[in-house]
Amino acid sequence: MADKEDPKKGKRSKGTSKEVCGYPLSIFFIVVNEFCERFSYYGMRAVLVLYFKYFLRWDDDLATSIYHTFVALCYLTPILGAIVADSWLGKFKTIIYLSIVYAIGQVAMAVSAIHDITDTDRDGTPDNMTFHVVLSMVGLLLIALGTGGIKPCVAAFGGDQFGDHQEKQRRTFFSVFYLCINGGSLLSTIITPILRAQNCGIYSKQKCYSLAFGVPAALMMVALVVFILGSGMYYKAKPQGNIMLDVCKCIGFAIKNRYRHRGNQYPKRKHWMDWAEEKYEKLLIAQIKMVLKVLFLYIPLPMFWTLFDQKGSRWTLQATTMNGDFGLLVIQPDQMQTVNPILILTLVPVMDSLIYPLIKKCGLNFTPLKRMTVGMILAALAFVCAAVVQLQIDKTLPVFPSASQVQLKLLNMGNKTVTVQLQDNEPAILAPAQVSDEYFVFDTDQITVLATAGSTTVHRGISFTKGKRQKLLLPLDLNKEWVQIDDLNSKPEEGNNAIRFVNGKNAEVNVSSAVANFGIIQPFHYSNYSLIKNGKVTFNLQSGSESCEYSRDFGFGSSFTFLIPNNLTFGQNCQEEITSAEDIKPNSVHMALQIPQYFFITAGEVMFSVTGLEFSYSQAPSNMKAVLQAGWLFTVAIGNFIVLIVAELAKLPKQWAEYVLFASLLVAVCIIFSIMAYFYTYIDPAEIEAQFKKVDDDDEDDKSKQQKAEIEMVKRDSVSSSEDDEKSK
Ligand SMILES: N[C@@H](Cc1ccc(O)cc1)C(=O)NCC(=O)O
Repeated sequence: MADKEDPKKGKRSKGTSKEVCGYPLSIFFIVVNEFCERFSYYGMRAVLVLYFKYFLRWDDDLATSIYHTFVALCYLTPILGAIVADSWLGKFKTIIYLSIVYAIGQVAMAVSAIHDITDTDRDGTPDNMTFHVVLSMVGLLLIALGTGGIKPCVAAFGGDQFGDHQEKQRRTFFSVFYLCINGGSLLSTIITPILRAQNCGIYSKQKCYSLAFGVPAALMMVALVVFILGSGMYYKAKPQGNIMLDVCKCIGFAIKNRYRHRGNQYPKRKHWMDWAEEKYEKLLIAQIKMVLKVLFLYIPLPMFWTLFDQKGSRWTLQATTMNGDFGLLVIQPDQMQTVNPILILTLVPVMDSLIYPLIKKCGLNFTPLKRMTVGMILAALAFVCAAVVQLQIDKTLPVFPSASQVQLKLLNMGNKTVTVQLQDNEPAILAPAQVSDEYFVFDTDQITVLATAGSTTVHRGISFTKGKRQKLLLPLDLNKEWVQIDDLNSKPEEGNNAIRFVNGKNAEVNVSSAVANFGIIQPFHYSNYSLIKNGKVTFNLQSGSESCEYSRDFGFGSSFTFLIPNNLTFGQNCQEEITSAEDIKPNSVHMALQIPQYFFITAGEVMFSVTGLEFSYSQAPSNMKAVLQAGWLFTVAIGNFIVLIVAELAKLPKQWAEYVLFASLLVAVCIIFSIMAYFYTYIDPAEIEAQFKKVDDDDEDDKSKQQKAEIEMVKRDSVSSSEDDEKSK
């Protein structure tokens, strides 16, 4: 396919693409491609950790580190894609080839999640886990190569479709491009978790990860087909040889040459890159200067991503300690993240059509670098909001025992009132089937207990484990064994509720529900904890031929111990008879309080990221557009590494303090960035390149004129000498 280049200097045609409202039609295919690709990427990512945990059966730590390694890899591979595109294959072919790699990776993931492939004993679990692990790791590597590789090319390829006179349209294109990213990711993060929750399988039905990965794989194929369909309309800039190698060699030569001529006797040059002039073209040197100027400006940028990418980790963890009941809708902690793309979809049009024009009308020159600075400040503000919310949450969180403390609750399983004196505390009076309201706190692990029920008094010294919350179950007959059980020492994860039953009856009781099965509980024993989601749950209690029901509404993040009393009558329902001990209170701070922090971080993202994407394109020389896009994405990868380093080094005991630390770091970096931005002069790479080309052309013209003159002279000389010869003859 031939590249279409306008012979008129500086202006470029848009291939054979028709224009619609001043926009090349070809960009329609590019934005649809981006929509499908981001659907594919975010849809797969949304269920990845759960796939590691529940399908591959990895523990939390392994699942989390492989997940973050994968994400980091996705932002490191853009460099590879950009080099291949700018110096070898061109953006068009690079996008096609890497999209194929990407789609193969997605298919590999979908196949790796089919449990039936290795489920030889048909019990619903894979029998050859190595097969599934290897295939999914190969799949993820291919996806990281594909998604990262095409990422800088697609944005730059879209920018290429606009002529130099269409700067305004190109800016709008980058906004629409960002909208498509978020439209695709919003839809997929809603849809793939629903697909995952379905049951599917040939021999046995299991959670349908293969469908949750299969749909993103299909969308990636659609993305590829759509991109190919636009093929005849694209403007395809030619790759210009191994430009990266030339750049490295040129920089290396400039440094060496500068070092060789370091004495005072050598006149200074305007820029250190000018020391390459002896060997390299002025055009290449000018292009390298443009790139270095922008890359230098990128140095502080990773700090923005450090804060931004904590939405998915710290903020989701924060949401697990909050109440997600929105009345008609109950939001799970990880679903709060969808607030980001939803806000993007509203904020980008508002900014583009209202805020920016309004600022312009006020006579303010809101340059791209100023927008990015404001974006950083907004992100810092978001973290201040997160810190304030955290302080509210901390007030409601239970105080768990320190390493040297013991916390103890008493539970009376008998049918008489018991008076219990723990160490020197005031005596606690427990009616039958009653649990003490609060935990008693001790700084020792040896506690003396004096218990009296009726005429029986028992005095015991009991050892407890320091650093733990425990319950002491007082039996029907105080002279019998006193059971000690461990309570939870932390909030249940992901906003779940941890529930267990203690059987105070003389007979076995079977406790079951639609969401959890507690099994048969022996007399005066207890069940394990079961994690259940928020909402109403009805428990069925059965002992012999008798049964009854007990219903309870659960919020988020609570822990309860339910006591089946000794004298339970098993009427129609046991609603009034079951005793409950609220060991950990449900989350009371509402998730809606996270909306301001999401608003600020997303407004910051629109100002910083959408602008930065366009800035990286507009300030890059024509042959290094994709390379600068990759440089931009590289700042995201560095930002992610900083999260790990700062969190590890700072190790602040309070989460709110960590949020404030990150906000302060970003403000400090923002000040440095604004100083750097102040000294940055915007350039028009096409204009600069055209000037150099003109100088070269003029040189060429001069050279060819000179050559022609010389040839003429030689001709004339030879003619005159032959005339002389003739004459002399
Ligand atoms: N706003 C993000 C996309 C996003 C979507 C859903 C989430 O849960 C988190 C983030 C964005 O636009 N990122 C840029 C990109 O190229 O992906």
